[in-house]
Amino acid sequence: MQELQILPSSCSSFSTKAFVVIPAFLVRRQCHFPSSLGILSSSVTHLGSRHRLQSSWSGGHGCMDHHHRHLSEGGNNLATFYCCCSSFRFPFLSCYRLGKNSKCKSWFSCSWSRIVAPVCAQNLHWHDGCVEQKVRQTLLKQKGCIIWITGLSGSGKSTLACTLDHRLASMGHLSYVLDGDNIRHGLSSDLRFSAADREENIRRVGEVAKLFADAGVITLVSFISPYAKDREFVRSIVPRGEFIEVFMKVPLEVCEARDCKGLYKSARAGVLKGFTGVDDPYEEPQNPEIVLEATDATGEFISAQVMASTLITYIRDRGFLEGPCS
Ligand SMILES: Nc1ncnc2c1ncn2[C@@H]1O[C@H](COP(=O)(O)OS(=O)(=O)O)[C@@H](OP(=O)(O)O)[C@H]1O
Ligand SMILES: Nc1ncnc2c1ncn2[C@@H]1O[C@H](COP(=O)(O)OP(=O)(O)O)[C@@H](O)[C@H]1O
Repeated sequence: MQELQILPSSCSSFSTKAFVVIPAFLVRRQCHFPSSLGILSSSVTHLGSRHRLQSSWSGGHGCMDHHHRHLSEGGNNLATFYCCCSSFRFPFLSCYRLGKNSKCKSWFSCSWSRIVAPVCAQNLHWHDGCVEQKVRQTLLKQKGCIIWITGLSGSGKSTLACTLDHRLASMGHLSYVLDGDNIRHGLSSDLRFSAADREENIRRVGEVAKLFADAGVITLVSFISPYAKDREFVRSIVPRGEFIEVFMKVPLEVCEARDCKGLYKSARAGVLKGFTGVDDPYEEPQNPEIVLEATDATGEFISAQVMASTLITYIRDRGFLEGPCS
């Protein structure tokens, strides 16, 4: 473990380095790491110890605390990054207050949950919203969140999102549905169904959903979103607790029997390639907030209305259907 030099009490820039755990998919992508202290733009070039990450720091406010800045070194999945602070006014990442490997890792998980956006362009600066989020929440008498409904084609995602949307409207709450089929007619009309395109599709809708939720809308997202890492990416970019993953746990045979669009039939016939559940994977959520089974103990299908009630209870219990406490 090395110790960083103490910075002069005033300086316009400096560089330093630390070791952090970086998820593999962020390698070579520009990211913004926000903290309560500001936004760090950076990109990791490799995984493994002692790899370089160039970064620049902008935004934020507060006081620089330059005591206890240490480097931590570790084994696999630790990356080195170099940071340049563009203004002394901005304090540094909390990881610099952590010396031990274990704490460095815990810093990572904390930061990882706050990553806001991979960016390609340089010289970007984050602008905080003008109207405080609490003001919007007070106006709407609710708090925004993302209800992320994932499951196979035919599992009932769209039906549930639509039912919930109507129920919330009838209760006087503002919600909005982002549906896979619809988004692929516009925002994602350039994408197909390769793994890379699905990842990009989910990244886009995740970013859009995040904006809707920040605006105070109860955002109902209905996408197959077959890959766990893509769903986890979205979870990571929204505040803790505001991403509610709902797994439509409907067996493939049930979805296939429904086959209202004839897509399973085409996939089985080999006409439609790369169809989720047939010749493309669906990675079931391991820790979703809510699991919705297709049938009850008697084997009867559970209606979309009952499922919607489950979700309404969940978000009501967590305070999303009321404004902020003053
Ligand atoms: N190859 C392949 N695999 C899966 N789905 C396919 C495919 N081709 C077309 N479709 C239709 O596209 C809808 C899924 O779009 P999504 O944007 O939700 O997919 S993904 O999350 O990006 O995987 C999906 O809609 P739902 O049936 O409502 O799920 C299908 O109608
Ligand atoms: N809870 C449910 N019980 C029984 N059938 C359902 C249920 N939800 C949806 N369905 C039916 O399943 C089919 C697929 O539903 P849909 O919402 O389009 O699924 P997805 O959006 O996941 O592809 C439709 O015919 C719909 O009527």
